Amino acid sequence: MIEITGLKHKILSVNSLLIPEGYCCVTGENGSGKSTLLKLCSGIERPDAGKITIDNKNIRSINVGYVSEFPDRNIIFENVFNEIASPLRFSHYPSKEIETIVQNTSKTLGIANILNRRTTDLSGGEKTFVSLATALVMKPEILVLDETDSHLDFETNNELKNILCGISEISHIIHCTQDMNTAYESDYVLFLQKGNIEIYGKPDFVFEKLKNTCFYPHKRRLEEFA
Ligand SMILES: Nc1ncnc2c1ncn2[C@@H]1O[C@H](COP(=O)(O)OP(=O)(O)OP(=O)(O)O)[C@@H](O)[C@H]1O
Repeated sequence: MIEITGLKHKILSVNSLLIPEGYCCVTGENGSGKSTLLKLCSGIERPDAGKITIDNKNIRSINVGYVSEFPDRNIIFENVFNEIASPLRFSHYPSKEIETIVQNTSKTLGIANILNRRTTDLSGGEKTFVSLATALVMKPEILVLDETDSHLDFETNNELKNILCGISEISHIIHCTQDMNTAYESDYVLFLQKGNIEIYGKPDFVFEKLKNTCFYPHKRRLEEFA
């Protein structure tokens, strides 16, 4: 459970919020505080006031995976294998174990065929999946994705969505997205407005309240007409 109490930070103000285990999408207008919330949930920033715990633990004491919106900002190394292996090497894993984990994670994400490539030669979509693999190899307790899908084409975005919905070994996925079809398929949706949580709950509940807005998922509209 992610538990937020008395949170105040920049534009954000969250009195009390409980997010159970699962895949939670964060959405809302530009400037509503989504990235700010994600930076707090990943421990990148500390709140001015209040507290965030994950499964009763301080965010700074747990293993966090974070992928930003801009693939180039995530990648450090020149070779894909070395990039994905880097968190394991920094944590002094044995070489054989590193090889196995990198191979398995790459297979799951469909990028096993690019492990020998130079990271600078990758497409934006490939860089996104490499960044995701690098975030996943340490089996984080929380995976935080800040508009990771914003540069992906429809098909690749669907691939990402299927992967995220299929990840079972990570307790918490927090994904800021402007793709309402993705949010519609998540476990929980958090809709921010001017730094406040305007609507939060299961996708059906949240999107019913957003029916006459541009945030209504196309997929849900099609279902209504079917
Ligand atoms: N260091 C800061 N000092 C003051 N204001 C800030 C600071 N960082 C962010 N903000 C403001 O807080 C607001 C929320 O920013 P944030 O990046 O969290 O929004 P967002 O919902 O992620 O926006 P977008 O969808 O455009 O990426 C914005 O108005 C932003 O200018």
